[in-house]
Amino acid sequence: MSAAQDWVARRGQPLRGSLRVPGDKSVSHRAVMLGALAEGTTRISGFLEGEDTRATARVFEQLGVRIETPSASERIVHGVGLHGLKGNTAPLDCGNAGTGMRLLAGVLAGQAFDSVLVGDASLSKRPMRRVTEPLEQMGARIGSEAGGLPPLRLAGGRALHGIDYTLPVASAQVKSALLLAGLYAHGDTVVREPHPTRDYTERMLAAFGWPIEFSPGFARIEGGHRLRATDVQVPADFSSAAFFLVAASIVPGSELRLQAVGMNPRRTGLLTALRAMGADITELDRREQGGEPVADLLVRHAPLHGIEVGGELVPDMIDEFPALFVAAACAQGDTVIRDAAELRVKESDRIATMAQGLRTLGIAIEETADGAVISGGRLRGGAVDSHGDHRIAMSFAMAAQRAEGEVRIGDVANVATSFPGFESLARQAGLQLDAA
Ligand SMILES: O=C(O)C1=C[C@@H](OP(=O)(O)O)[C@@H](O)[C@H](O)C1
Ligand SMILES: C=C(OP(=O)(O)O)C(=O)O
Repeated sequence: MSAAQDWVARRGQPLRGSLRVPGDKSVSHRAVMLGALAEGTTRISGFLEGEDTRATARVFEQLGVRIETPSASERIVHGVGLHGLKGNTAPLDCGNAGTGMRLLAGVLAGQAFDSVLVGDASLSKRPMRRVTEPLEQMGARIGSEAGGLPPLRLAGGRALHGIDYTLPVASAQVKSALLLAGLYAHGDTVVREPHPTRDYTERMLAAFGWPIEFSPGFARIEGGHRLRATDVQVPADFSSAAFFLVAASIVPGSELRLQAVGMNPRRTGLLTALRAMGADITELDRREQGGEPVADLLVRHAPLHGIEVGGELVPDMIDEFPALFVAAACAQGDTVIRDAAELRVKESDRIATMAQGLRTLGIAIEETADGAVISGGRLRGGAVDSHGDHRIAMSFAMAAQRAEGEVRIGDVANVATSFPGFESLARQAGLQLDAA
């Protein structure tokens, strides 16, 4: 956990050198979950030592799963099999993690015991009906607070059955919750998506030996099989690399190499967007690691210009919009973002928090219901609030590298949820960033 609650950031050096960001958050959550439900022992390497993924591991320990930590970023999960979890009447704390809570809802809907999922103040405001409603259609019984908010109270001993469900919004978390409940369901569970989203759950289920049929925007599984333990190599998180891709693009003189970044096409939308803006990013040494494409990314400073972003690209860069807002603020002309209303229900309302902070720094930005119009310009110093949202805090640390004054960034402790060690890696790359 980062000790600093606030940062002071200002123009530093050009970003230079070569660095590796921590393991992928989405893959780490899923590796613990499937490892726990598998028969046998799963070794995870490159595990994200973030608060979100550690919370997921702690929940499974509470449910009777033994998890060893032989060294930092390694876990050995002693799987208990699909029906081996033990109920625990204490609340299961998912911390700040929407992914943790929504996927766990799918797993716990199919258990013989009751459970209660809780989260921190931010997670307690995030919508859960998107998972509870389809899970109830499958036969689950789930209580929630008014408005479908956490805590979630899941009744045990329910007989689940498969459904054929078309997601109203593109969400890998909802898709994954239904597929995980589908492991326990009678018959087929089919999930259809309006736009394809990250397919780690599907790929990992296949790697753990569960028969599954999937293609972009579609997945079908049948209940009643077994998961067999397998080792998981977690790639470096593209979403963490994203901050450095933007910072090196906007700071003159930068040339930075990011090592072994996960390049799943459902995650790399920001690369497409930045290149369309004129960014100079080269993929080197593309290879496979643990069944996922990875590459080193070499990014050099380049002048950026505004673009339009919407449609299919949105889910492919859903967590990278705060970083894109910063690139847009430093670009020539307007950047128009649409079809991104989902940003309003993340750890904060990311359209509002980025608009508020960028305005403070002197940027003209117009908010729309599902996006924003950002006019590139000169950034000045000022005090911005990240509203406890890790990605907002890191995005403003990058923006500060182009600001004409000091940027004070409030409420940054949650950076440790997804990016432990961010401060020291950022300083190593050349950023000026201090605890306030
Ligand atoms: O499935 C996942 O691991 C994730 C899916 C996305 O959320 P949604 O499913 O709500 O779009 C993303 O924002 C989140 O950081 C991780
Ligand atoms: C939205 C995010 O995560 P989660 O939904 O798991 O809290 C994120 O990491 O940006």
